[in-house]
Amino acid sequence: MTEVTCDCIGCEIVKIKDLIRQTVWGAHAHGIVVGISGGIDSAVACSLCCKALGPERVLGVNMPVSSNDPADHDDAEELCRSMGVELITVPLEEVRSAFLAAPHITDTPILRGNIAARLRMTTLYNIAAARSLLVCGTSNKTEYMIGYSTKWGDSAADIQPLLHLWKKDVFLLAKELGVPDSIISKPPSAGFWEGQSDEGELGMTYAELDAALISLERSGGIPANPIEEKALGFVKYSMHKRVPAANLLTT
Ligand SMILES: Nc1ncnc2c1ncn2[C@@H]1O[C@H](COP(=O)(O)OP(=O)(O)OC[C@H]2O[C@@H]([n+]3cccc(C(=O)O)c3)[C@H](O)[C@@H]2O)[C@@H](O)[C@H]1O
Ligand SMILES: Nc1ncnc2c1ncn2[C@@H]1O[C@H](COP(=O)(O)OP(=O)(O)OP(=O)(O)O)[C@@H](O)[C@H]1O
Ligand SMILES: [Mg+2]
Repeated sequence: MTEVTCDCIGCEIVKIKDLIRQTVWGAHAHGIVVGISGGIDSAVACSLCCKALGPERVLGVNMPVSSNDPADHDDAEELCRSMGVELITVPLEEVRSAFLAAPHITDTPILRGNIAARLRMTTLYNIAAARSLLVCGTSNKTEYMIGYSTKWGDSAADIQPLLHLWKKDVFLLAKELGVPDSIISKPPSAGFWEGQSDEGELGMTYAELDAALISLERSGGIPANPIEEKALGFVKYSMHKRVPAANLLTT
């Protein structure tokens, strides 16, 4: 392990690269596979994997469904081209439609999105098994703390190099790592439906959410204003996403 005591951005990058290298080495894996959406979290995760392992040991996978903006695919291609990473595209709309046609389904935009997220997870694990790779998660601390992810979908991975970072820190890293501006400047979106934005769905900006969560962490969970109250509600409601499934051994 590299000795790093400083919390500057350069040292942060060194620490994350160490984590990636050690995890891949410890697993006797050849490298890492990352779902590349065209958004900022996957761009930063992919860039850090490249810096840790070299681009030839990183595989990007874009997995579009009908609600995704085609510009996101272009951004995914541009990102991987600029980093020298192989990008493969696995369209998932057809297989998602098959799930939606199955009996006992209530078709809602959230369910459609969650099916897509779980199909992406399945696809990444299939590719990882075929090529001896580990699956890289892209979750950050902000979305982890409020449960803003699909349980066993995009939240499922072998390594989570960004999980300790607030969303604002992901933006700082993106700039430092040279992620293209088109990716940094677009509104974060899960792509569950056309025009969806995270901030629109959550009813607050990431700046507000980060500030609220940091304040709650410092105060031991005592909300000081309505935004913190709302954020605390998200944290409490999503507890089940941060703990193992209920079982008799832990009750
Ligand atoms: N108390 C509890 N104890 C144990 N399990 C509990 C539970 N409450 C619900 N559950 C289980 O959890 C399920 C609900 O969780 P889940 O299936 O995840 O679904 P849910 O949390 O309803 O929806 C996912 C949310 O995450 C957002 N998201 C997803 C993926 C990516 C991104 C992004 O930013 O890119 C955002 C999405 O926009 C949506 O708001 C329930 O159907 C139930 O099975
Ligand atoms: N169309 C897609 N193709 C490949 N991977 C995807 C796709 N959509 C989502 N993912 C995966 O799911 C992860 C979670 O999505 P999320 O929207 O939170 O992150 P992001 O798109 O990378 O960043 P943001 O939307 O915040 O700019 C992505 O980082 C990516 O790994
Ligand atoms: Mg996104």
